[in-house]
Amino acid sequence: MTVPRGKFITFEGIDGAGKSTHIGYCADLIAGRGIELVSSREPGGTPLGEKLRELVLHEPMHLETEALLVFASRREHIAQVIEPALARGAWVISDRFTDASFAYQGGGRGLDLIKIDTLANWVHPELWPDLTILFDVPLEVARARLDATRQLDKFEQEKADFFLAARNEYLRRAAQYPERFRVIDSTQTIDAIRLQLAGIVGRLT
Ligand SMILES: Nc1ncnc2c1ncn2[C@@H]1O[C@H](COP(=O)(O)OP(=O)(O)O)[C@@H](O)[C@H]1O
Ligand SMILES: Cc1cn([C@H]2C[C@H](O)[C@@H](COP(=O)(O)OP(=O)(O)O)O2)c(=O)[nH]c1=O
Repeated sequence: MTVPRGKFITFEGIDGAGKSTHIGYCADLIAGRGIELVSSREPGGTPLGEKLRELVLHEPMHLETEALLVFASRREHIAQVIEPALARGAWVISDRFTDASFAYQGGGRGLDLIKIDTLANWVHPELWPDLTILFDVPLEVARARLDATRQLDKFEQEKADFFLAARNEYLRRAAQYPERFRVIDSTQTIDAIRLQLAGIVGRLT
């Protein structure tokens, strides 16, 4: 008997938008339905990917090196984690995927989007998320949330125009692929967002 393929769900948004706050909640919603769930992240998700994440988040490098490293991490993640899980019918949640490369390396750093498209078509010609949840907030809100909480990595220390461009690229992609994206107004309260997420994730079968 062939097992139905699992669903692939990605979470996106600029740093401080509130993504991490809601991933565990969505994971519980899915696992509560008795579905096997794999929760992962990018860059990272595999031992090699986590090493690449350290480099990408903390070492200064050429913007194309950065793009190549996030896709190298992704290649490993797809081969070792995402594809095997989906094939056995498990659902996969990933804290970021290729839309982040468009937003950060493309929008934020200004790397030609055609190059990112080329890498995406090379690394995962067939695989795209079934659902992408984009947490959207104005920059000032994201910045205030970040400053209140943590030690900032290389990206989080970027200036406002970097995040403005990243946010715009996320919103552009959401408009381009409306059947895949759900955009959450992340200025709402955590409870209001949860209610919305329960509807979105509950409808996915
Ligand atoms: N809807 C919200 N209202 C108020 N504070 C929030 C909301 N969502 C997240 N936060 C807070 O903002 C900070 C950053 O959230 P986090 O989920 O870590 O962001 P991200 O993963 O998108 O970078 C955390 O301290 C979190 O508690
Ligand atoms: C997946 C991916 C992430 N990134 C960046 C965006 C984030 O700033 C960073 C990962 O951080 P993030 O996932 O937000 O983790 P944390 O909440 O622990 O800070 O990597 C890229 O620049 N390109 C990519 O393709």
